[in-house]
Amino acid sequence: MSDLRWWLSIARPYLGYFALGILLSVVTVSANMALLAVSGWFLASMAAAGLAAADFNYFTPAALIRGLSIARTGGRYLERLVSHDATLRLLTGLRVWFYRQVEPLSPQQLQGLRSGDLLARVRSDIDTLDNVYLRLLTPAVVALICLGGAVLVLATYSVPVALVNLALLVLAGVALPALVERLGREPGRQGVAIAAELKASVVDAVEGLGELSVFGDLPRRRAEIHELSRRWLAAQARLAHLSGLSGAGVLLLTNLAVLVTAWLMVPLVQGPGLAAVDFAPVVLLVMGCFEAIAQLPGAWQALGQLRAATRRLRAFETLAPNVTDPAEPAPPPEDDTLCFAGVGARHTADGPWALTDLDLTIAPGEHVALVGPSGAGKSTVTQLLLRLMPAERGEIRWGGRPVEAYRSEDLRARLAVVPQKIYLFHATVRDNLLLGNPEADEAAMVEAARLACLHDEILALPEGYDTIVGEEGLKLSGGQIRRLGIARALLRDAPVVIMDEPGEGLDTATAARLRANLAGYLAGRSLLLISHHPGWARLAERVLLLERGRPIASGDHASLMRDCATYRRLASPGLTSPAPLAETACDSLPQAGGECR
Ligand SMILES: Nc1ncnc2c1ncn2[C@@H]1O[C@H](COP(=O)(O)OP(=O)(O)OP(=O)(O)O)[C@@H](O)[C@H]1O
Repeated sequence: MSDLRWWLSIARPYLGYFALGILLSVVTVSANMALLAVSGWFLASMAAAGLAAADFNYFTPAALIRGLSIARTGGRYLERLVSHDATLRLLTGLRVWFYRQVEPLSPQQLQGLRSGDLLARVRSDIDTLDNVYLRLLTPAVVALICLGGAVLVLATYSVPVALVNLALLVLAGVALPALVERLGREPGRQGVAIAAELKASVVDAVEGLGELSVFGDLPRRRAEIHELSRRWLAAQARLAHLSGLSGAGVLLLTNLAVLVTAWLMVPLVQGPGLAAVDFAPVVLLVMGCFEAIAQLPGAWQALGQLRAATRRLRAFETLAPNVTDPAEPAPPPEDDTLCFAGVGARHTADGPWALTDLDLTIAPGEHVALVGPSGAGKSTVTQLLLRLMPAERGEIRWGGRPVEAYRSEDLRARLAVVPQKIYLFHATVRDNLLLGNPEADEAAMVEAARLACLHDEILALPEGYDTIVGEEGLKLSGGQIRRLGIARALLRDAPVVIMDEPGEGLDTATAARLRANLAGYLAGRSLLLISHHPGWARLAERVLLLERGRPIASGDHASLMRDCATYRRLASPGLTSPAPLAETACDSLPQAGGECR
């Protein structure tokens, strides 16, 4: 019930449309039932008049029958029009609700969900909820109103006939579907869960097709997907079986109702109370009633699916965004001094610390490199600055204020980021570049590509800047993807630049050309360079060495090469320190300590 209430709260703006749709449905179903009854009465009366050679005014009932036929057809047409319109509006409402839940969540919070699962929630779960109106609410309300009316009409002929039919209608429309729903709950729940898993597995396998083929894991994956499909089909088959049984049960009860009604009516029409012509309309009205409940079993089944889909979607309500904007944000910073004071951060609430005791100040225009082995916590610093995760300990200040004082969007607008993993959209080179700055003109875009040493290679592509790069940049080399990511960031023209492993996948000559170009571009901008290779650290005036989430030394590249064995090892992997250089304990070296001023 609480699920239905939640659904109603989302559907509130469209309830007027739903009410109109239901009203039109009531008109259609009542017209259909009345048409059956009046036609029965009309035929019986005509036959009786013919047998008795009596006069009979057939104009009025004929007009009534025509009127009811028009009401049924017109009502059905208008009902479809209104309910489809209402359904599409509701779909919009549900999608907007879902995006509102997902949008503030950070990538970390969503990473527990596989992309296929997220897709399943956006598509099938929302579509299931979208069906609530057509498959659940409308049949239930229409049955309640129309059948209530029909039973009252039956009672005017015979109370026992009305009561017997009421009991049989409750059996066919409520008890039987409720039983079927109960029996179908488990396969229904399994069906929704397996369908989501199947979608996620297929998306996963298609995305990793290359790896699966190379490592020969394709047959195992295929078998897994096959098994999931088999289980999904088995769940569907069980549901179909139940639905078939329920259909048969309703049909059986319909025939029983007709038989019992006929059996009860025969003595009544032979007596003084009712005329013989009353027999046909009553029996036909009973048939009409059972026709009207035909959709109720489906409504009960929809109830089970609604529960499962609602639970999966509402799971997002409990995920509070890990970074929220203040109610009264400070204006965007004018000074780009960045300061980390005693910062500690974790990616999950109970996980290990990715960063501890980070003290670092970057003055506007200063270039600082974070160097450290894999897993040292370098990329975590970027995520903190991008406000994708909060600092659990210490404080991060930007322009003298804690970052929590600003809107995340305002801070991100001052950042150009080359992330460690560059995502390219299945779009043209131009579109992917302009993501950095959609307002940029052609000249600025070409200049950014030149600075990233990519312009000539783009021109060599079949359609130059208009070449589609393929999914995740499939048609480009790893080094080209990286430089496209760099060009995209340069195009942003932001005062603070973060580059995470900009040299990854580049040959020595290209990397040297790129470094030379970047040196010019970066003059006057702040730079936070992240690399586990000190070669790139030459771009920075100051280097901070991180190990296991802790800063262990700072200085310029040359002094660290001279004094810090850990740094030397990173600079020349595979080489042990030459004998004359002592294994200096790096954490005894000067560090960038202190508080934010
Ligand atoms: N999304 C995440 N969820 C949980 N733990 C994470 C997540 N991202 C990183 N970590 C953990 O946080 C620690 C620091 O990771 P981080 O990516 O900052 O290291 P890094 O120095 O950038 O490494 P690399 O050079 O390999 O990119 C690691 O122990 C890592 O396992």
